[in-house]
Amino acid sequence: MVDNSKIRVVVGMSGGVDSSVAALLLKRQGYDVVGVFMKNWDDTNDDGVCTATEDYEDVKKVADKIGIPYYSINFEKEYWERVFQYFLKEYKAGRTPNPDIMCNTEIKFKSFLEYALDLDADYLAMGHYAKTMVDENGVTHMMRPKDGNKDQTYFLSQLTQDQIKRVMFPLQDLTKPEVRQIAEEAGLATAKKKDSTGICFIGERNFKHFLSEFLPAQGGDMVTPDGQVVGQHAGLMYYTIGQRQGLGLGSTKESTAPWFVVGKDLEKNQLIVEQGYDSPRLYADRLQASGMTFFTGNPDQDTEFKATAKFRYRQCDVGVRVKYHAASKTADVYFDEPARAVTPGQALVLYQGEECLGGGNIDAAFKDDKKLQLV
Ligand SMILES: Nc1ncnc2c1ncn2[C@@H]1O[C@H](COP(=O)(O)OP(=O)(O)OP(=O)(O)O)[C@@H](O)[C@H]1O
Repeated sequence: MVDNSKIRVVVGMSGGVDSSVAALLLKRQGYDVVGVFMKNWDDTNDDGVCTATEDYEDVKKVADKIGIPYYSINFEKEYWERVFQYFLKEYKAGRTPNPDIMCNTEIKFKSFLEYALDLDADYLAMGHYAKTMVDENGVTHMMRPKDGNKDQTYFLSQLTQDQIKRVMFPLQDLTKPEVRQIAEEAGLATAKKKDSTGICFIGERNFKHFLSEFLPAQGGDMVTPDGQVVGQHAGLMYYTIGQRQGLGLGSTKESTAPWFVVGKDLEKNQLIVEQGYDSPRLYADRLQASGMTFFTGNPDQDTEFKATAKFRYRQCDVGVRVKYHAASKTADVYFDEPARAVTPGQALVLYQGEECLGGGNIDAAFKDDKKLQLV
């Protein structure tokens, strides 16, 4: 058996079942394992319960059970400055941001990774469902994990080679039910704990109330694309392109079809709504993305290639052709079939078969070379 005892691995332990099992598996493989819990938000929730305190108690129980040392580290300031400010800025601009992606690039795999390396770690391990593979040239590739249902590569898509080459994902060849079973058999306190939900580190909130504490909400008109006022909105930031829920609009004389958000006019503070799921205003055949990052390193010349893409997390892959512009790190992405609700502010993630190539931020969507007026 290989001797891993000289290889130090810091495991990001959240107090959840996934990272508990990640730590357990590494310990069983003989690594020098250290558990670290991050506190990034003063997270007393709507019921007055501080979930971070409870989570850290679970980390302690699990670490004691498997016999590893543990620490806690606070990145509240970094999270506030680098993730939360971006999150607010995007909402202010009428877009729907993805704080989890920013949290990974800026906190979990930057500040936290640096902290782990300062603890003399050779690797940082996480309980994400993702997989890495090193090729014959020593380059690390990001792959889909065994559990396609839990695949978190979407949220990791803007990490770089320097980051992923120091990272281990011990759950890469396991499914969630298998992870729970391992936790149960090992008697870990977190075996039956329910999965975390909500915004990364902030958790589950009454979203409208939470956001209104940071951004003043300005109500206004809900209008049809031809300008007819049909209702009132509570503030543009509360709505996402393609959304159906929460509009409070009923049938009209013309149609019983439900209403959907098809655009936002920031200047007029109007929410543009239309009846019917299939509004042509929501269908794009191309997008422009910026901040493109490829796990194996950005190409230094313009390139064109075929891939599949996701424009949001829970979405089937769409066939695309990518034109990458090396100087600006931007891409034009042409879809094989028109796609619905491709939303500025969200992430574009590219795949080829089992490999996740990387991604960028969606800046604009087009149909027949005309920019969709979504925000
Ligand atoms: N507070 C934290 N401290 C340290 N590491 C964390 C923390 N929160 C998340 N992580 C790391 O990031 C991984 C993915 O986080 P995510 O919020 O998606 O949790 P999850 O998939 O529900 O995992 P878990 O069951 O471990 O909470 C975790 O498995 C863990 O390794």
